[in-house]
Amino acid sequence: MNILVTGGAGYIGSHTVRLLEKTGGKVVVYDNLVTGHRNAVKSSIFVEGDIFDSTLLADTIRRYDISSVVHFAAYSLVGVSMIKPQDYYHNNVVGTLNLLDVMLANGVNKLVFSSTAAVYGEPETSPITENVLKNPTNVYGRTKLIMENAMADYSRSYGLKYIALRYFNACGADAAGDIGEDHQPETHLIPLILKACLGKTDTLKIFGDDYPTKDGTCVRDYIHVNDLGQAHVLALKALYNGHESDVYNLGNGSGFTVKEIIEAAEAVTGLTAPKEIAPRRAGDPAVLVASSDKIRQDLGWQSEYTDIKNIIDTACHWHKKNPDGFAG
Ligand SMILES: O=c1ccn([C@@H]2O[C@H](COP(=O)(O)OP(=O)(O)O[C@H]3O[C@H](CO)[C@H](O)[C@H](O)[C@H]3O)[C@@H](O)[C@H]2O)c(=O)[nH]1
Repeated sequence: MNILVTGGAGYIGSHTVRLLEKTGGKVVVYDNLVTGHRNAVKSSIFVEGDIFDSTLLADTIRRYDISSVVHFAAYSLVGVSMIKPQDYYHNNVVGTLNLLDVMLANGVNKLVFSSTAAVYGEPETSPITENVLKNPTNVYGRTKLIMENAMADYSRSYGLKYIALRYFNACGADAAGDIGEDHQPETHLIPLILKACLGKTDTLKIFGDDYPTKDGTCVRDYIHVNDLGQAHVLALKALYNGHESDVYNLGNGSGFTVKEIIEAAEAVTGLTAPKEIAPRRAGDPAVLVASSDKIRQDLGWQSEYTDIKNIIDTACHWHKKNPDGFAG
């Protein structure tokens, strides 16, 4: 397996790269470092490049005899996608179509694709299974759903074999504590709570307490980043073994409100986060909880981290060891 990992210097990408390396495959990280970190890539071959650079992409595929791609490179912030839709359509749709063109022109037809729970919008059933109606409430989710549909069409017409993984809320960090979540600016809940507890940011804003949930705050399904990463390893192996194109949810199957996550993080740290109730954030669905039965049954995936405090503890370990993230 010679694997090209776009976005391999990012949060989920760098954790997955580490797990892919353990399989013995050759891993080539391709990242433009706009949001990724060079020092999140420890031992793989690294190519600084953009998914719009067809020449460099093609050269990299040929030079390293690449036979599959794991495609993380994308914008992924729900809130920002509502304010800057052009960036999201351009990067996530046009950029991915470009990558597919270069792959197919160079005989690479295996792809693991980062999709999202945001493709569902506000489903009526919970936990969410893959086959329910997809009606995204935000631009980010729409860009990913467009690409899922395009890949299904490419699969029928051009022999593309892909597995799309619909992530719920990725969190935590590798136990080694040398890679973790470091977004600039940070917008994700768990790192923001930890930063607030550790006095690295201002007051934490709870976006809305009038949702139809048990305490009025949004419910999400939090999954450890290494459990997500392991699903990519399994998906890739399945494609090499002739698995047909498919789509899988990835979550733990338990929902936690924003307030419950804050309480759990405060218990883990023994500290209190300064917090206040703020207006709802545009594009946020009230409840997103996954059924991951399909990937368990088809690919034998299982999550190692099921306790939310354990998950938060791994994130806390990273934040304490690296108070300034990768810049430190
Ligand atoms: O300062 C904050 C930040 C977040 N939240 C709330 O905490 C929850 C989690 O928010 P995140 O920004 O951490 O994560 P999202 O659920 O918005 O998004 C995550 O899950 C999505 C799928 O639902 C996408 O995959 C996306 O890329 C990924 O970051 C949401 O209810 C949000 O409103 C706050 O209250 N305050």
